Formats: sequence, structure tokens, C-alpha cells
Amino acid sequence: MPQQTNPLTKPIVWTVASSDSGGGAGIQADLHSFKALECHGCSVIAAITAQNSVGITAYECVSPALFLAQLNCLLEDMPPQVIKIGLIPNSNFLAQLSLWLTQHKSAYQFKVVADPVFSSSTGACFIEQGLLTIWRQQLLPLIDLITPNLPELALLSDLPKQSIAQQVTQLFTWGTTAVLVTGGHDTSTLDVIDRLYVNKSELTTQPILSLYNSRLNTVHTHGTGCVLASSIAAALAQDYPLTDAVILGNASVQHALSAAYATGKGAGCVQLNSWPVKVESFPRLNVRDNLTSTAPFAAMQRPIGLYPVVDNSDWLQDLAPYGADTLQLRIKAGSNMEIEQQITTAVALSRKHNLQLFINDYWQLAIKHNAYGVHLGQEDLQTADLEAIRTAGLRLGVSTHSYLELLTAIELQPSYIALGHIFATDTKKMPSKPQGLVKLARYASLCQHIPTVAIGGINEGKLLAVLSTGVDGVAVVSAITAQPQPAQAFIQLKRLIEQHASENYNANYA
Ligand SMILES: Cc1ncc(COP(=O)(O)OP(=O)(O)O)c(N)n1
Ligand SMILES: Cc1ncsc1CCOP(=O)(O)O
Repeated sequence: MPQQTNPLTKPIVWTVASSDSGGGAGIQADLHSFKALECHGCSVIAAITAQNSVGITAYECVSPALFLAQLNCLLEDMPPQVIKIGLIPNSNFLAQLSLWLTQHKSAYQFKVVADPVFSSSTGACFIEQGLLTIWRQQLLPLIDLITPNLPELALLSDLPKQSIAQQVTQLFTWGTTAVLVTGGHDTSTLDVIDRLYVNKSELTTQPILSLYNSRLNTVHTHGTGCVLASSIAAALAQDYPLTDAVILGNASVQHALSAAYATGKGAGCVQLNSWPVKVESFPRLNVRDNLTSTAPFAAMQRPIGLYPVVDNSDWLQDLAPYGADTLQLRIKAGSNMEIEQQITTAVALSRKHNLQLFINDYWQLAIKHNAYGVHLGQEDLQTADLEAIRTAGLRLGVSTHSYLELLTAIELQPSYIALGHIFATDTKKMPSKPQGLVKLARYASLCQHIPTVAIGGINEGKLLAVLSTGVDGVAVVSAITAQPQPAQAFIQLKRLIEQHASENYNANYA
């Protein structure tokens, strides 16, 4: 697995919460989670609880001066990318924190993730006079994401009889930006469904993301809320977009649940020890609406290897004699007639040279001319007739640039998944940042039996590092087509890929 580019720095995330002497939740769980997700964790302790697996026997706040001193001391030297708020069992502290956030949030540009803890699963209640009012009036406007479970949402919204959407809307009217409602308490569904709502006009009453997890039969769940919110905070600190941070938070909880253990006589705790990289930890998004069958797309017959992406059928003629095997025709200009002509010629050449030829975007023409496969971007997935592509026996390749897009693609069971863009590229204007090798390796590990191909800014110098992430293929445009001697460039890249494959084969089977 590649290392972070600069191991001498780490994103800083704070937890402002309380200590759990039993070690399963609170500050202790938060710091574990930050570390597992490769952030540096700092803590601002509001209260100390005397707590074991059976219950809380006492708790006491630190002095108000010490609470404030922790915040100011850290800010001076170790400002956060994200602050996670957990149990703050005191109205004055909550008001003080709200004021402090108001003073510093925009200057320091940190985000705030809050887990509204009002009680413990062992029965302790922390709601004192005025606490909920301060949450609603002072804290909510400062929060970028709040992660209530259903009872917490009902308490906070004060609308326990209304629908989840109405309760969430109430939080929006009080100024919060996004709400992740965790569904564990709703036993009417087979799966546990977490729903992410974002305060964006017409989308407000519909979740922008629903995450489905199988309900686990375990009592060792102490700390799940803390792991969720702190993992999301750690992901946001690493610049993951909100939807990806929520997906990673959900996967972190599932991963931590799989490592849960008993600690005393009561419920044991979950613990996040490492980055989740197994697909079983990740939620389902249930996106197969537009496919009537559960069958996968046709598999590719040969490994992807070097995958030139070209804009003209002439390239097939040029590269086939040098051993090109998988290619993509990606045409971005021309009349309908010219495009169909290009596709007809390319398909005929692919037959002649036995090439695995994918047609980018033009899936109807690909079906009409019986191409080997189609490559689609995520926007195209919304409009293309995927069932028609599948039943016609064409292979499908899908572009992805995030956890959200990757999980969507995995559910479709395509013939390959493209992971991009890895490095800066001049070939295409990209709306997202380059993923880099660390993310590439994490994404590739989720794809299991679906072949993967990396794309974006890959050249001879970067090829081996890309291959070491475990991807099955490498797609390139300019590293071949913009070279003074494209055929030579192709031969050299192909040689390096084959050498890497044979070294890996020898290492695995020696
Ligand atoms: C192998 C491979 N990966 C990604 C892309 C990009 O496809 P898409 O998202 O459809 O964007 P455009 O190519 O249409 O700009 C690709 N073509 N090939
Ligand atoms: C089509 C595409 N999709 C993501 S990056 C990219 C361009 C890759 O081109 P290059 O190999 O020249 O960086």
C-alpha cells in the first residue's frame, strides 16, 4: 500500500467531548478512530465520566476555565481541519463552545461535525435545564453535519410525532447544514438504513444518500455513534466530499463492529483499528433500479493491461501491429455521420485484429454495430439503457472518481471499473482533484473480482507506482498519442506492464 505523500504531517482533528473511563466510547473512541483514519487527534475534555460496561456511576465537568484553556491552547498551535463534538453534559459549556466557534470558525475555516449525545445506552441522562435550547439556537447554525439517531432527532427537533423528513427540516430551519440520521433504532426494516439530508432547497425533504447495512446480531455496540461521527470528521479533514465522508464513516462503523469485543459484564465495545478496505464493510446504495436482472455484464476475455484511449480509428491500425489488445474509441467532436463512420471502421478493425474495443459514450451505436464494449461516465449511467447494453452482450466499463461513484459502479457489476483521475492531466478538464496513489490503492481493494483500470496523468515514469496499487490495467491518452513516436511509447509502456505482471506472478507463485 503506498504511503501518504508527506508522512511528516497529518490532518488535525479535535474531539470536544467527555472521557469514558471504560475506554469504549467518548474521547477514547474518538482518538482511536482519528488514528485509524490517519489523522492526528487532539482532545478538549468537557467532563469525566466514571463508567464501565454496565453503567455510569458519576460524572463531573472540568472547570469552565480549563475547558476554555484547552480550546485556546490548541488553537494557538494546532488548529483543526475539523472539530468533532460529542457529549457535553452542561448548558454553560455548550453556550461557551458555541460562542468560541462563532469567534473562530470563519477565520480558521474548520468544519464542525456533531454527535448529539443526550443519554447513554446504559440509561444515564445528560439533559439539564436549557441544554436543548442551546443546541437548537446556538450550536446548530455552526454545525456542518449532525449525526443523530432517531431518538436524538426526535428530542432535538421536538417533533417526535412527525416524519423523519419533517424533523430534519426543523433542524434546517434552525440553521444546520446537513443531517445524517442513523436508522439502527428503526426495527421495521430488515436492513439498517442511514439517510443523509442536505439543506439545499428542493432536495431537503429527500435524502441525497441512503446507506443500507445488514442488521448485525451483536450486543457489543458501545461506541458506534462516536466512531461514526469521528470517522466522518477524519474523512472531511482529508478533503473527502461530504457524501464520501459519510460513506467512509458508515464503513468504519461496520469495520469496527466486526472487531467488537466484550469488556465487562455489559455490552462490549466496537473499536476502529484501521482504514476499512474490505467491500463487506461498505454500505449498499441500492442503485440497480434501471436493471431488471441481477446478472453481471459480460466479462472481458483477456486482462486489460495497457489500455490506450484514442480519438480516431486510425490509431487501431497503427497500434494493432505492436500488440495492442484493449483500446477505447473516445470521440469528442464531429457530426453524427462522421462519428458513426468512425465507430463502424473501428469495430471492423477490432474484429480483424481481435481487439477488445470499447466505445466511449455512444452506447446505441455500440449496440447497433455490435462493439466489444461500451465505456460510460457516471452521468451517462443516468440516461443509458443499461439493460439493453447487458442483454446485447456488450461489456461495460464505468468511470469513477469517489467512494460514492465506486460503490454505485460495483453494484452494477460492470466488466471493469475505471478509477480516476490519478494525477493532474491536461487532456481533460476535471471537476475533482487528482486522487493520488493512496486513494487509488484503497479504491482498487474494494473492487475484488471486477477488473480495475487507473486513468489520468499516467506516463512511463509513474507507471510502476500505479501498478503497485493492485490495479489490473492502465489507461492512457497523452502518454501515447501526444508522443513524437507513439508506437515506441506504446511498446515501452506495454513492456513495463508485462514485466511487472510477470514479476508479480513469480513473486506470488514462487
Ligand atoms: C478507461 C477510462 N476511464 C475513464 C474515462 C472517462 O470517461 P467519462 O467519465 O465518460 O468521461 P469522458 O471520457 O467522456 O470525458 C474514460 N474515457 N476511459
Ligand atoms: C478521459 C479521462 N478521464 C479521466 S482523466 C482522462 C484523461 C486522461 O488522459 P491522460 O492519460 O493524457 O492524462
